[in-house]
Amino acid sequence: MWVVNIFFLLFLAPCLLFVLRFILYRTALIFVLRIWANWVDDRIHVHQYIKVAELNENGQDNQFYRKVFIYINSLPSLEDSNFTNLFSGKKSTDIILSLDDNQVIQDEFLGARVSWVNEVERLVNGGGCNRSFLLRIKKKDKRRILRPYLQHIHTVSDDIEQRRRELKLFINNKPSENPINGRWRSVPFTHPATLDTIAMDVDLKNKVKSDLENFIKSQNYYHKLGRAWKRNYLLYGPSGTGKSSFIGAMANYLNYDVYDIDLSRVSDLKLLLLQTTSKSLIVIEDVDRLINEKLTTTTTSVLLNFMDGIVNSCCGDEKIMVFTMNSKELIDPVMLRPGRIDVHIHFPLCDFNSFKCLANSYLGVKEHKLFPQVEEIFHSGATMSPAAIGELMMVNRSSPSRALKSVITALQSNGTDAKIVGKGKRLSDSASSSPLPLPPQAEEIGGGNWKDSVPVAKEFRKLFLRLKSCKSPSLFDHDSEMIER
Ligand SMILES: Nc1ncnc2c1ncn2[C@@H]1O[C@H](COP(=O)(O)OP(=O)(O)OP(=O)(O)O)[C@@H](O)[C@H]1O
Ligand SMILES: [Mg+2]
Repeated sequence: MWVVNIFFLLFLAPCLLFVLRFILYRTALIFVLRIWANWVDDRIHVHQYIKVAELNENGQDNQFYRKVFIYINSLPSLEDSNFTNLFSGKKSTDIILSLDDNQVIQDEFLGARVSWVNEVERLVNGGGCNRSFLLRIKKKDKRRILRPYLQHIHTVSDDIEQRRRELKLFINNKPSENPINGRWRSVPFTHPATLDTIAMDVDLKNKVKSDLENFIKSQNYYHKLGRAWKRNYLLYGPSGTGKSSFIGAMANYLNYDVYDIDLSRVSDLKLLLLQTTSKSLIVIEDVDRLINEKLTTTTTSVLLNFMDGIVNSCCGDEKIMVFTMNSKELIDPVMLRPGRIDVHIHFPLCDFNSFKCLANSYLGVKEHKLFPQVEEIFHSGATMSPAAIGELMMVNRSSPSRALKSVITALQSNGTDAKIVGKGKRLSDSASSSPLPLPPQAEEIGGGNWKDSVPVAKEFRKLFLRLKSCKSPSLFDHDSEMIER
């Protein structure tokens, strides 16, 4: 009999606990109990207070106050605060929560509980108010967590600011315009490409993503090695395979500004590079087009020094340099050596997988009865650039069948000619929807009339020209799509 009773109690106890918990939650009693527990906990510990005032003793803005403001208003516990304000964000659909005056918010860090008060002290005469955030921290936790906690606030708020900021596309002015307009002019960067919209091998895309993520997290690692925090990418492949679009996608992925260097407009590359800021992509497109052009020795060595990190280390770091070219064949291995180019990414003409990806984005079609036929044609060796296929799909987008048939016809009839259809543009040609405020000569962007503006020197040509006698080592000719050095 007592065995039955024990079993009955074992069954009853969890049921009662469950019902009790349910009632406590429903009536917010658990919330009240938690407040009491915190109150008791507060009474039995000694606390210290740290004030972060809005203005410093000279009446200037205290930058750390702004960081704390951003940090606090990003905390999930903000929703539990008694009073919060609601504002609309940049987009009309954005809603932003903000802690109300003199309200308290709790936070946890490394197992320690801290709280912040948004203190607002109204001034009696003349209106206005003094604002500050007051951090309350247990004395026993202070030594252990204060420094890392403040560092954490810095990192989180910097991250948030970075994500919120508007990206910019910088293009370099002609030397004659420098004194008036400065070396760079900028427009909002609104390139629509994302890594999701680029048709490329999925594994390769993931590798690039993780390479970029590793890079942005590796400040300490680079500094420990005594290296500038920079990474150089080479994107190579036929025209219209998505190299420029990929740069746009990288910038959007990283939230980096883009500096698109038109070497035909450069007189002093070093000063130009010194005026680039951190968290940026520095782009030099169509490097192979330079082969027959002439640049100064200085330009050459500055470029190589930048790739090596010498110039870069003087002007803030966290920069990614991206070179594009149609083929590596004519490039001197000196330029491509490890340390100068860290990652090589090959952009091939379309295969069946990329085709499916394009069909999905351009036509919204994942499967189609014509796919087996298209696959067969790709397997027979016919191919076209993604730009050419995208163009055909776009003009026929109202009828996916017609679009696929036109791709099939193009592949069958003229696979090779079609490769040149849909020639890609420079990044700056399509990066911003706003028209660039350029003078009439700006038409030359992408046209590359080098002879007009670039001083002559043989060294650059020597450097980029791959002499027949020094063919690239087989590693560089490797057919894999991403080679990391
Ligand atoms: N892999 C791809 N995925 C999605 N769209 C692509 C791809 N390749 C090209 N496109 C489309 O084709 C157009 C041209 O591409 P892009 O300018 O990026 O080519 P590119 O490789 O830079 O060419 P070029 O070497 O001539 O500069 C873009 O509008 C882009 O959307
Ligand atoms: Mg391009």
